[in-house]
Amino acid sequence: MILRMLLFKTGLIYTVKKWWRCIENIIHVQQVLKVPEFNESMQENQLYRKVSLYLNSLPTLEDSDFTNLITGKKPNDIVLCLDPNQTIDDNFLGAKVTWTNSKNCFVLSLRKADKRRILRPYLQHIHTVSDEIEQLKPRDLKLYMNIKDQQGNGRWRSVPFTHPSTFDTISMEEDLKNKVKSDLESFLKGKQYYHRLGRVWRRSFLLYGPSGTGKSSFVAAMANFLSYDVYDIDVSKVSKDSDLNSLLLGTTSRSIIVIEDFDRFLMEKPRNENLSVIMKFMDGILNSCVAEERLMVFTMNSKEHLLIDPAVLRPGRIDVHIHFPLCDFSGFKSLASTYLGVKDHKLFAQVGEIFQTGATLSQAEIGELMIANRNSPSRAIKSVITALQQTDGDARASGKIGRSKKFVEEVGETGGVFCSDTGSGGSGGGYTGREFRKLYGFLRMKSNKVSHSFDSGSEKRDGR
Ligand SMILES: Nc1ncnc2c1ncn2[C@@H]1O[C@H](COP(=O)(O)OP(=O)(O)OP(=O)(O)O)[C@@H](O)[C@H]1O
Ligand SMILES: [Mg+2]
Repeated sequence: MILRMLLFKTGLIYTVKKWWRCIENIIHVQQVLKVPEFNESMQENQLYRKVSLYLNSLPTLEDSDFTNLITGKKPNDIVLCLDPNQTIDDNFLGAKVTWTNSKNCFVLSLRKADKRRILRPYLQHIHTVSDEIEQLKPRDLKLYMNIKDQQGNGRWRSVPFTHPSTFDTISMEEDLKNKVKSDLESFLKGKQYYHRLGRVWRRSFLLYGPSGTGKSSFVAAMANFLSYDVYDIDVSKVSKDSDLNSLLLGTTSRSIIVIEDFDRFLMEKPRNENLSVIMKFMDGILNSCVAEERLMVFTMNSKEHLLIDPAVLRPGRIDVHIHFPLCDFSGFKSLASTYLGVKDHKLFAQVGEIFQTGATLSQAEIGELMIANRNSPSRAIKSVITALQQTDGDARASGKIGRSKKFVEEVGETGGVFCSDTGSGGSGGGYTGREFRKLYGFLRMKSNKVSHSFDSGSEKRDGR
């Protein structure tokens, strides 16, 4: 008893335990197994993440002589976390195992005599426990971006995904928003259904529309809604097919794979190559991800040039098409409510009338004017009116632009959202994509002038 007290008080117990472990290692033949953080192609090893979750939840971590304390997700949260080089014990089916947190890997050590009996069920146990932990705790979402390593091969680099966009903050037709939400919810529950059809459990979306209408914000809202990680593929950094394949194989389930500005990728290729390149690329994405529970999202400003061959966007390649139009009066009201906290205002009638004439701006442009004048709703609305008036004249002079086209979604798959196209043209409205782009570019130039006059110090739109 006195000896034990002495050992504890003096901290010698730590040294004794270490010696005892060494003696045990000498007496019993040990098997050592490593769980590296990255696999041979430098992709994240998912088992490493699971082991980390599991070990950090072990009660023995609390009882260990030393460990790390770090802040958790909430500001007041403090969580225990294995120190580099720390060793902890675990018991499973009566066998003792030890884990050491080594550099970029966890090292599992167990008696050879126990290996055959416990190793498989033990690893299965780790899977189950870590999955349970993941289900219980709000996931820390990650944003992965592809980079080129020193050898020129693509690999993922991740940062915490903290984009605050949600479906509530996006101004969009309520009906469509609800349809997309229920589409995503039924996707989440759809594993059995997809399997019964003999299909891979995944779904692909095309978000198309002018710049600043909320496509990227929508992807972030989808990720937050589903609690999915985001893999953002920068196609300019993908040099060869094998690169793309290994990147895609390195994605995890419960994730959204996003290819932004897909039309730009298309435009950069020589014209006759477009179709085959794009189809190969899309099929690569769709087929390589045999592992399931993934969404694929393509964004683009216009799908006009893809209409050359409808096969590119056929159901199966793209399941859901969502058009993001420029702002209309109801979009304006919803922005006024979120940005200015104003549900009604005496100037609304005037704004409504201007929208009636065909004037329009992107949600990003209206949002910027509102943010710049957020202390005075009247001034904010007046600034939007002035900006709209400037575009109004141009639009009427061109005679092309009609009221901003409604959000449209089209779908070609069982159980999806159904077509509610309200417009005449494939790329949205009674004007061609090129005319629209030209006009829109002009509108943006105009409105940039306007926004500068109100908010000279404002940041560049969304970092672009
Ligand atoms: N529908 C919308 N509802 C609310 N805010 C919006 C909407 N559209 C754009 N915004 C605001 O404008 C900014 C830019 O939007 P976003 O980046 O999502 O546009 P985008 O359609 O992806 O543009 P681009 O085609 O240039 O990539 C965002 O910060 C967002 O807050
Ligand atoms: Mg975008």
